[in-house]
Amino acid sequence: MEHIKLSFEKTLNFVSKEEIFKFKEESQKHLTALQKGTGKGNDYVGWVDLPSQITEEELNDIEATALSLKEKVEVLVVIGIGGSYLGAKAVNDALAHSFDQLNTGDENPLVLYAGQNISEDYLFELLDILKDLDFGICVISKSGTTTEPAISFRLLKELLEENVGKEEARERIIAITDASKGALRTLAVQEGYKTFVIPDDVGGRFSVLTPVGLLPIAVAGHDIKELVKGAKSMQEYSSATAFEENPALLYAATRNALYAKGKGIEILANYNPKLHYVAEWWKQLYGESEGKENKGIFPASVDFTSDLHSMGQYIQEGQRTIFETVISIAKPNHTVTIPKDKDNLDGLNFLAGRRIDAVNKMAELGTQLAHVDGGVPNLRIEMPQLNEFYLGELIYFFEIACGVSGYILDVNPFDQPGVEAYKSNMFALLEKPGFEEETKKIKEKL
Ligand SMILES: O=P(O)(O)OC[C@H]1O[C@H](O)[C@H](O)[C@@H](O)[C@@H]1O
Repeated sequence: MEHIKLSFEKTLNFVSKEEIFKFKEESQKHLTALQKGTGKGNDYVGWVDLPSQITEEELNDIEATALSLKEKVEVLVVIGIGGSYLGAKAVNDALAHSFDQLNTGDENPLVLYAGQNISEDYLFELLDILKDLDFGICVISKSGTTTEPAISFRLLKELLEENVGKEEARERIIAITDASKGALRTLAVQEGYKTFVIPDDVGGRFSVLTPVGLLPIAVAGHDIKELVKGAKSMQEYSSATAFEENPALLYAATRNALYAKGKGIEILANYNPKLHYVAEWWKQLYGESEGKENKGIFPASVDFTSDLHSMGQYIQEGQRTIFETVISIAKPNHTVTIPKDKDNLDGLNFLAGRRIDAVNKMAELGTQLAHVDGGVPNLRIEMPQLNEFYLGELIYFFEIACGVSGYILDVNPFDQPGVEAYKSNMFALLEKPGFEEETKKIKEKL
């Protein structure tokens, strides 16, 4: 069985193997703490066993719900923010036809997203386009009280009820939320929506392998059983493999060794734009898990080769505080070769007959060598292929490494207290009832 691979050799000009391997015992101890639920934030480690715990019955229920939605709607709007949409968006974008929004012959509903911003123009245009379409809604919020999705849901629910009537709207709305708490649970019970539960011990950014990610992924037509199988394969592999060969432990150890050397920014790079949202998901995972107590590596991302023509200059010659982690896909899913041209004005006939991917791979290798020469350590994650199974492996790899890495940093990787600051300022500024004191104080600052 092939797994995703991690190589850290191109960091060894900057940290020694000993400096990485000094985390061996510690990282193994942290992995055990995650598995046994004995570390910091241990009431939020339900995700560790998710791939092996999720039952065939649960997966069948998600698939059946997806199927009944598919029969009714041409568009499914997933309403959620942060961990309540990034995992689904990451997997759906990675697996979808790049031009899915045009007519590509895909019989599955188009999945759109809302509630991930409060842009009036975005919502206007979404409502405008939906008014003439058969759509359904999957509203997702762990807390059930987040402002952004709640605003979008108000608007879309109203439109749907107007379009198809309250009864039919009820059949087209799925709510995914806490088992008992929060406004969304209350509303779902009141309206009689089909619901799925986000387990108490799984935080939003670790929830892609719950119905939060799985339902929208199934609606888009992807194989959630394969995705879970891949995650399970990585769960088993990372728990059974010695540190020296263990990609998740080595990733956690290497990034902490680099951080100790002043490399405070990690850039996740890809050479396939389908992975753009995998990086967005990864940024929330690592940013919210590690960025606290004035500590943590800042997670950034780039899409190569596009961004080599914009951010490439900085990476090559800017402040030497960065390291890169490149996700490389070994084998593309399609074949395109470069044609011969009789005039050869662009001078590219030497490439005629060769695969586009061969050029992409040399761009990747050339960039890695240039960046290492320029002072940027490089880690490399190789996925054998871009499919459900290896995305499942990648997701679990990043999650488990994140837990271990957070513990090495000695923070609680499973809370996000800092996110509240903007929310309370926003409510104070909007004069929300109950915020009178905060409103008074904030107005003095303006
Ligand atoms: O699922 P929800 O409760 O609506 O939360 C959605 C997101 O917003 C919060 O403010 C947190 O910072 C995120 O960790 C979370 O994923």
